[in-house]
Formats: sequence, structure tokens, C-alpha cells
Amino acid sequence: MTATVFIDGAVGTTGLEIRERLAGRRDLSVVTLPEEQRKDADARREAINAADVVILCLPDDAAREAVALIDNPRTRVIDASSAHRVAEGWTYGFPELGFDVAVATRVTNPGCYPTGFLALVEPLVRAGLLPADAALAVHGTSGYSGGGKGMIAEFEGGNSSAHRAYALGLGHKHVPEMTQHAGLSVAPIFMPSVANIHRGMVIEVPIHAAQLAPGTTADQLRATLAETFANAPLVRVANEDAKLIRIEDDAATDRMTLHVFGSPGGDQFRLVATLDNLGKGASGAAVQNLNLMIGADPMTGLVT
Ligand SMILES: NC(=O)C1=CN([C@@H]2O[C@H](COP(=O)(O)OP(=O)(O)OC[C@H]3O[C@@H](n4cnc5c(N)ncnc54)[C@H](OP(=O)(O)O)[C@@H]3O)[C@@H](O)[C@H]2O)C=CC1
Ligand SMILES: CC(=O)N[C@@H](CCC(=O)OP(=O)(O)O)C(=O)O
Repeated sequence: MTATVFIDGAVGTTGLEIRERLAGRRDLSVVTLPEEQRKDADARREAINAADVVILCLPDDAAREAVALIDNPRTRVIDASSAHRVAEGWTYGFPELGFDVAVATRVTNPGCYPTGFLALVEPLVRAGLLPADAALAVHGTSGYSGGGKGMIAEFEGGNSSAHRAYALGLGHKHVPEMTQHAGLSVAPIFMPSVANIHRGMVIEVPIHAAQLAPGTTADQLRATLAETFANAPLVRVANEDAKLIRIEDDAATDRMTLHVFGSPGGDQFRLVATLDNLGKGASGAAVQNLNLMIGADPMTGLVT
């Protein structure tokens, strides 16, 4: 059976990448609106309600508005925005962490930075190696496409910087989903930055041994991550022979790589994730969730 998929926001950065991944899929009928109708509420209502699955690639307010346009019980939603990431009734779209995306009607794709943070931290909390009240910090660097069309125009229009830190007021919108879905009771200090590169991400979490269950080793942390993601084709846990980690490592793919480094004395650990903000951080994750929801081969359309 052919599933009808409407991409709302199909000419934006995330929407375009989803279209590319779905091009050529014979099991789908992909619907987008023409330029003159793409922001027309009536045209959007009609397309949304005719779809089996609608993928929202919109700013938060427009995503909430799109959900309010649904007037039938059949249409299922994948929301790429941050509008519903901790909302009641929504399933967090991170199937590798046990969220049951296949049966969900409302799926909220994780934020790009939370994807790396949660992959590194949630399994350790769940395994009892990291207590729920651990006070963590997380540093992330993203390619500038992470800021959508506006930031791409800014960086490519000459108003760029090799590397800039932002969210200096410590109130970034990704903090609530990082806290809630990691099972933490203390919000992590989040330090995001943008590099002058189109795509790619490096996300780092430093941990002192004193924050972990007594005697925890790097091998134990790595083994816990490896076990969590053993059946996850998009997530790889590296055997630590890496001497350098580059923002390009998983750029232009839907993969994510997790690293665990430990100091020689075992007193400090450095957890690192690389991914693509538009891959596992957005469009790749949306296609992965779509495949689960419609019962397609889980890897179809993904870039590995
Ligand atoms: N870029 C990334 O790496 C990631 C993005 N996301 C999230 O995905 C969502 C989309 O982001 P992104 O693609 O980067 O953003 P873009 O700004 O590149 O694209 C958003 C698109 O939505 C369109 N749009 C805005 N308002 C409406 C409306 N009312 N009706 C219909 N279309 C509308 C815009 O139109 P116009 O072209 O006219 O501006 C634009 O084409 C955001 O919520 C973002 O936070 C999530 C993870 C990573
Ligand atoms: C570099 C950059 O600006 N990145 C975006 C996050 C991109 C992302 O994950 O998007 P949503 O959570 O908005 O869906 C930011 O920090 O706001």
C-alpha cells in the first residue's frame, strides 16, 4: 500500500533534505504545495488531512498551527520543530532509546544537540552508572545549516565567524528535552556554538569519576553504550583508538558515532558524539521515524 506523506515546509533546509531522501520511494506518495500555496492555511489544511503522515519542517509556531489544522483521527505527525519535544501526548522520536515510534500518532523529532547528548548520557543514567541528580555540562558545535535558511544566508553572505558561541544566557530551548529524556533531575549547562562549516556536529560531555558510581571505568561506559545501541544500525560506538575527532566525521550521513575517552588514572572521562545536524539530527531521523511508522524497511532512504 502507498502511504501519502505531506511535507509542510518542504522548501526549508530540513524539508529539502527530507524530499531528497524520499525521492524515488515507490512505497510513498510525497506531496508538497506549490510556491503560491505553501503558506496558505486552507491549502495546508487540505493537504494535512489527506495525508497518512505529515512531516512538519517549520518554525515552532507554524508547527503548532499545523497540528491544530488536523481534523481527522487518521493523519499521523512527525514534527521536526521543538514545539512538542516535552509535550504531553507526543512520542519522542528517538527509537534507539526505547521510544515506541512505530505505533505513535504524534512523533516529535529530537533536537540536533539533544540527539548527541541523550545518546551519550541516557544509557548511563538508565544503567545506574550516572545518578539522576548528576550536574552535567554539555558543549556542542554545529554547522551553520543548523540555524536554517536564515543562518545559511548569514554565513554564506559574508557575515560569518570561524567559530562562535551563543545561547550565553543559558536558556537554550534544547535544555528541557535533554533533562527530561535523559532522566536527569538537574538541567545540564549547555554551551552551543556554530562553526563556519555547512553541516556536521560535535557534542561533548565531560564527567569526573566522582560523579559516577564508584569504580566505573571507561570500558564500562563504552560497553553500556555499545549494548544500548547494539541493534541500532545508525549508531556506532567507537573502540577508542581515535586520536582526533573532526566535525566532518559523520557529516553528510545519517549516522552518529559515540566515543568514550578516559584519563590514564581513571579520574576523568570525556564523552563525544559526532553526527550531522541535518542527518541523524533532523531529516535522517525524520525518515527513520517515518519508516518505522509505516512499517517500511527501517534503513530505506537513509544515508549511511
Ligand atoms: N536545520 C537543522 O539542522 C535543524 C532544524 N530543525 C528544526 O526543523 C524546523 C525547520 O528548520 P529549518 O528547515 O532549518 O528552517 P528553515 O528556515 O530553513 O525552513 C523553514 C521553512 O518553513 C517555512 N515556513 C515558515 N512559516 C511557515 C508557515 N506558516 N507555513 C508554511 N511554511 C512556513 C519557511 O518559509 P520561507 O522559506 O518563506 O522562510 C521555510 O521554508 C525548525 O523548527 C528547526 O528548528 C531541527 C533539527 C535540526
Ligand atoms: C546552529 C543552530 O542555531 N542550531 C539551532 C538548533 C537546531 C535544531 O536542533 O533545531 P530545533 O531544536 O530548533 O528543531 C539552535 O541552536 O537553535
